[in-house]
Amino acid sequence: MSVKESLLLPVSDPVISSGHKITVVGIGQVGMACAFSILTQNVSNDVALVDCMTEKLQGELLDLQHGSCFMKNAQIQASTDYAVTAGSRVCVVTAGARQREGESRLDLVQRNVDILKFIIPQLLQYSPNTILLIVSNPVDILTYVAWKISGLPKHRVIGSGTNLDSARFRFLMSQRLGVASTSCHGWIIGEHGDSSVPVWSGVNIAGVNLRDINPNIGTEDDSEKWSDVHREVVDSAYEIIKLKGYTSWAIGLSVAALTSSILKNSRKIHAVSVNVQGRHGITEDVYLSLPAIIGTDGVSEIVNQTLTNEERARLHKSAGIMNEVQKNIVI
Ligand SMILES: NC(=O)c1ccc[n+]([C@@H]2O[C@H](COP(=O)([O-])OP(=O)(O)OC[C@H]3O[C@@H](n4cnc5c(N)ncnc54)[C@H](O)[C@@H]3O)[C@@H](O)[C@H]2O)c1
Ligand SMILES: O=C1N[C@](c2ccsc2)(c2cccc(Nc3ccc(F)cc3)n2)CC(O)=C1Sc1ccccc1Cl
Repeated sequence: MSVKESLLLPVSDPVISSGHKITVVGIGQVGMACAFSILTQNVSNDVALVDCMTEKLQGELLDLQHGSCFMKNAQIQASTDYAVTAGSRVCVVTAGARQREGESRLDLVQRNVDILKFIIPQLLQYSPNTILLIVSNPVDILTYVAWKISGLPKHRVIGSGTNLDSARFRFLMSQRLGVASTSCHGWIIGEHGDSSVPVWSGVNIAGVNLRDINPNIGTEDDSEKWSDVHREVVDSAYEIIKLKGYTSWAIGLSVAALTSSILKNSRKIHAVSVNVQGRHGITEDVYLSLPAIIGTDGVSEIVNQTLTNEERARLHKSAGIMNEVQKNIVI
């Protein structure tokens, strides 16, 4: 077996699509950060916004349109009617209900599942060949739910997953080393959020694995406490919530990067939530994040990382938890 065959596990056959329209459903803090990033980074100049709040939609539309001369004459539409989304190459879903005081995560999940049961069929009605990019939380569960509702092949339904987790990790690594975050390489995989898994064996600068320098990296025996970097990925999410009440800019920029890879068929590798059944010995039908090649038809290959027994065990634990949650929701 060649290096390529061993490293890159195929998911789908290559398909080239055309068009560059992107829909964003949910124009809250995250959705508007996604739309603004997509427009100002010239990922697309054809964007549709959908929400259930009519007046906010109109306000956001006017405010964005007034900047169109700074955004290559972007064509921006907004409506509560999903007809506005017709012909979208990518549909980004950030719509969701906020956790109520004392509400269990499972109750929140079911409320967000019910929201997807309303949204996804309408998106597919107007864009049957779209790629769904799910951002709403709990993102791994909701990506699975979106896949089941949509009827799309698994490689065309992607969750933002640990894309933000990995971006935060690379930033914190850059702060510790004094190296640009774009030159700091590290992959967070598995379940998005509190239970994500840092793959320490792959953390490197210019191909120099930090584990080769510090064999204890990420372990309790590490005198440099590199595990604090991953802990800070989680803690900083809560810190931002405490300071500003929500998070938006980093997730918006990460969604712009993902949609750019799809529209430009970049075949760049991103940590995203993908169907992991059959990967790393996982038997459950669940979505978790792994490094994946993203292009015009969504996920084309998944990188077959070498994981430690502990990293593999943490993936399996998350897969079991996802599966249990999925058993208790009504799709
Ligand atoms: N995956 C990640 O890394 C990540 C990071 C940050 C936030 N998030 C998640 O993104 C989601 C959005 O966060 P936010 O801060 O923008 O929330 P928000 O409450 O500000 O916005 C949610 C939007 O969804 C809309 N909405 C609700 N039900 C709808 C429906 N049926 N149809 C259309 N629109 C509907 C609301 O009107 C609102 O505008 C949350 O689930 C949040 O947890 C994920
Ligand atoms: O930066 C965030 N902000 C959120 C947020 C944004 C608006 S309200 C809450 C956040 C922040 C902190 C915790 C948390 N937990 C959560 C778990 C399941 C849910 F269904 C919803 C939220 N979510 C949503 C979210 O997913 C993130 S990334 C994040 C969160 C926790 C740990 C590590 C990371 Cl990288």
